Amino acid sequence: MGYKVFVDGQEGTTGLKIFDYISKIPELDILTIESDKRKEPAARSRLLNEADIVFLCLPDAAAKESVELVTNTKTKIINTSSVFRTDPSWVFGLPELKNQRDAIRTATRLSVPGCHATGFILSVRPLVDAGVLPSDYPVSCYSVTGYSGGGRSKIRVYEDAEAVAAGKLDVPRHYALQQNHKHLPEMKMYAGLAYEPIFTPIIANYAQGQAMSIPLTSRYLHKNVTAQHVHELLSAYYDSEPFVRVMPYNSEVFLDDGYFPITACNNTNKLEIFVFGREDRFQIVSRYDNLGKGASGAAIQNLNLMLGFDERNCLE
Ligand SMILES: NC(=O)C1=CN([C@@H]2O[C@H](COP(=O)(O)OP(=O)(O)OC[C@H]3O[C@@H](n4cnc5c(N)ncnc54)[C@H](OP(=O)(O)O)[C@@H]3O)[C@@H](O)[C@H]2O)C=CC1
Ligand SMILES: CC(=O)N[C@@H](CCC(=O)OP(=O)(O)O)C(=O)O
Repeated sequence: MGYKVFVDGQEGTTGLKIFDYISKIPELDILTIESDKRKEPAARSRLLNEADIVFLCLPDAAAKESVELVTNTKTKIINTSSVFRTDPSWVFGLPELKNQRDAIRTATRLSVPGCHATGFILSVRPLVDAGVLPSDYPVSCYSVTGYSGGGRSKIRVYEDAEAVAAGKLDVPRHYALQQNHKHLPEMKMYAGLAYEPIFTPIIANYAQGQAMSIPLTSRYLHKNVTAQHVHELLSAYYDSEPFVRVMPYNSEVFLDDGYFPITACNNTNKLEIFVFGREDRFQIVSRYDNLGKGASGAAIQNLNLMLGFDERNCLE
């Protein structure tokens, strides 16, 4: 008998991708819901309570509702929405954080990190832990993302024939300029910072792939630590990780005629970290697929840990 799995939100962007992954895992029995019943609480409740594991691939309000619909103690929840990420009774599904794997293996309620937050936390947390980045450093960062990060509604807008013909969406667009992006609380909490960073997300006219950049200056780091030292520290921290790789320092080889190729990790669960710049002022840039390590791939990595499978199962 396999594990029963239900994807609530199976027709959405994250849900479809998770569905593709789990279809390849023979130990799982996938429960499905009829398309016209997929928003009906009664039909969802039956499947949510029948399943051993559920993935919530829903907007925040619907995810909250699903959690309330689970009334048994058996069903484990992997939630891709942002509602419970900083709730202490939920485990944060970022296995690369020190000691996090043990918590994930035994989790019954798990939140998958936000896509922007993933690159940010993985870049910053090792520096805070090592006492190199003061927790009150005034961190700022920017992230360039493809439009699939905004789910079906953004995909619809960006692929709308009239909008495409009008050329309105050709250019990159900053958003959350009021410093109100919903990932800020999890970025602060899991990076170990005293304050939320100043964060500028930028959406551009391509489907998927993301890069988070964090500029730093040695002058305000402890012991005036330089770019090369930061690179060494990150390399050591992620040395044995299957999905996070720190790329050679300041290498032109990874640039495409001087430009950064954002989409090179697409359709993988990889996250690559680069340090570019000068010794005294530099930036940490992480590259990944918003639908891979930024959402669905990360959800599967957590599933593997929760079920005692090899963490890389169906992700390589
Ligand atoms: N896309 C990404 O890169 C990432 C997404 N996430 C998060 O994952 C979650 C899902 O996002 P995403 O897949 O992009 O969003 P989508 O909008 O693509 O998919 C959401 C799905 O949920 C369905 N849905 C909406 N309301 C209900 C309801 N009450 N009951 C059942 N189903 C419902 C929608 O149906 P319909 O379209 O018909 O309304 C849709 O199929 C969100 O919380 C998002 O923030 C997290 C990280 C990255
Ligand atoms: C392009 C785009 O709009 N991206 C989304 C982030 C996607 C994500 O990580 O989703 P959560 O909603 O689960 O946090 C945004 O910036 O709000």
